[in-house]
Amino acid sequence: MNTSGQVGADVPKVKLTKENFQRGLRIFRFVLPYKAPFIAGLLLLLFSSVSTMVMPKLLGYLVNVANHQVHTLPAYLPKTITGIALVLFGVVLLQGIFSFFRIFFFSRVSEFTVRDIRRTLYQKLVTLPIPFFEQRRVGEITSRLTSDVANIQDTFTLTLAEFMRQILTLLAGVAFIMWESWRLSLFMLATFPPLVLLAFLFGRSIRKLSKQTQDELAKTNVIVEETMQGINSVKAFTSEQHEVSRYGAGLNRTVQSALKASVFRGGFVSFIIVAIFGGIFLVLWRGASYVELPASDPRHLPMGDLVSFILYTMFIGASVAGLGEMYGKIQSSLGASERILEILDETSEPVHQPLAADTQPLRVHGDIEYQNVQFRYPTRPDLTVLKDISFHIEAGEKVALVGPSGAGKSTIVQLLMLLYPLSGGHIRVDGRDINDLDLTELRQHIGIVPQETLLFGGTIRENILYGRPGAPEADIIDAARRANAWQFIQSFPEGLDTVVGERGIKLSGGQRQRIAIARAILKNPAILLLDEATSALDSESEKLVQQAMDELMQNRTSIIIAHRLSTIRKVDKILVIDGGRIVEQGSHEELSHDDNGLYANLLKLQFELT
Ligand SMILES: Nc1ncnc2c1ncn2[C@@H]1O[C@H](COP(=O)(O)OP(=O)(O)OP(=O)(O)O)[C@@H](O)[C@H]1O
Repeated sequence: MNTSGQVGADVPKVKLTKENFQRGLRIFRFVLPYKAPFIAGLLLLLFSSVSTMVMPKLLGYLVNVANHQVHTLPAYLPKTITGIALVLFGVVLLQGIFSFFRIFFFSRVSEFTVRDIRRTLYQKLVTLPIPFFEQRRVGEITSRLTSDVANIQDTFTLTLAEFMRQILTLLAGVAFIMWESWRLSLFMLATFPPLVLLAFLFGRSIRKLSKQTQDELAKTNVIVEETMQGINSVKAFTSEQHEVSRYGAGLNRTVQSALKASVFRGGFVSFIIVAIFGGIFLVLWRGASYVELPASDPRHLPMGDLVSFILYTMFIGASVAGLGEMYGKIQSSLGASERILEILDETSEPVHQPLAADTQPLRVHGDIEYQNVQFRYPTRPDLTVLKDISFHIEAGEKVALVGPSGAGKSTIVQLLMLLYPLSGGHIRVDGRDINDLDLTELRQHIGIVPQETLLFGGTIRENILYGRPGAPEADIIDAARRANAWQFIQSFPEGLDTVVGERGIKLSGGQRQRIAIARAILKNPAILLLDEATSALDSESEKLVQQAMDELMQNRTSIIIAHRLSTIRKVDKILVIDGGRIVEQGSHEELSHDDNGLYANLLKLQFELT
């Protein structure tokens, strides 16, 4: 392994035990739909192995014919040099054809299988509950989809088949040489075990060192990933040099470890060369002495037989070496497939359950009730974020949540969409516990405008359509108009087809919010969750956003996480949250007159700030 960062650099190898193997083989179910080409590939592999194994024997006959030992040839073969050469050529041609179709079939199987695994895995990923994502890094999850899948790509078709082929070659090779000369075979096989043992020990140290190199490389990649994600902070803190030296140090460690591994690799290569040639010379030396004996001696070996013996020996050696490498590959693929299966075995959220034929689609009016809701984040079980939250919002009412930062406002709102399971209490929508509702249907009736709008890379049209895929053009334009977004969209030469996001133009915070509002208007949900941006917009933009929000909130139950006074005045009720509890509630008028109240103080503070 070098430092080029090969696929699957972070895949642990697992021991090849029967259980591991059986577990890993579960991934084979993805190959099943393609069993016909898979079996065709296997058969072709068998044919090409057979044709390979025939070649040394034919070469041996060629030499025997040249040495006038025609009697050693079976009756069905031509007895001339040209005749045998033609047969050899035919075999090579067949071998070429077999190999072409073998690769053709196996590639189909492996490409389709990998596509299916990736699709299934992705489908699984997007339906997993939020805590799953909070416990893992994005890079780790994407590497499941990319490197782990790539790692098993060839294994479950080519490598596994090749593994079987090598074993076949090994067995057939030994059988052939035994038949050729059992004396020489026993001599040859006696030299084998010590070589294999040495190669095995060598290989193990190399693998350990390569693993170290991979680990070091993975660590340096983390540095790059983090820096790129937070490039704004890197620049703001002028820590470019610091990051460069951190990365440089990581690279140096990688190089050190790679160089150490390369010494072993070099040693291994020279060992193999010496061992292989040494072994062959040894067998040649012994074999030549048998060839030298007079034909009457039972130990006599025809020249051609010695040639095919040596060739078979080479085949055997190559397959033993190949087996070691493939063993390692299969091990790491088992590791990769285990990690993929781990994700596939996770429990999805119960989304997208098809409705039973006789059930009516869920209708939501928007009556919301929280009763003694308690909550701890699954990733921070020791911190009770919501201690006891109870309130009731009638359909169509507008309620604002206010309170200091970290009080639990966003958490309250997120729980309505069942992004996390409750730790206690109940949430009811239209009098029904949300746990009893179909999750997809429930979420379809809730619209959100988050604090920070994330636009997907694509056109403005696609981004608005996210609210209701397939909506007609007129509805998109209407939603954009009502969200006060139409004006700026029209000002772009490409209008709705303007590409935004990472590779497109960058919209301002206010513009992005208005797109999010248009999205929500298009969705037309019964319940609306608004998380006001904390970052201030300029007053013109602020006015446009506010108007759009007012338009959006009409005739819907709305919960607003409010950061500004202007929003708060218009709502029906204000809930003041502090430390995971509702500490005050009432209208703006009522609460602002309680001088000792938290709300009045927050108001004062904001007034002073502005
Ligand atoms: N995904 C999460 N995992 C673990 N803890 C979280 C998570 N999100 C929020 N918290 C914690 O829960 C508490 C409440 O956070 P929440 O975001 O609900 O507050 P908030 O009132 O909305 O604050 P702000 O006004 O600053 O957005 C905080 O202590 C926060 O650290």
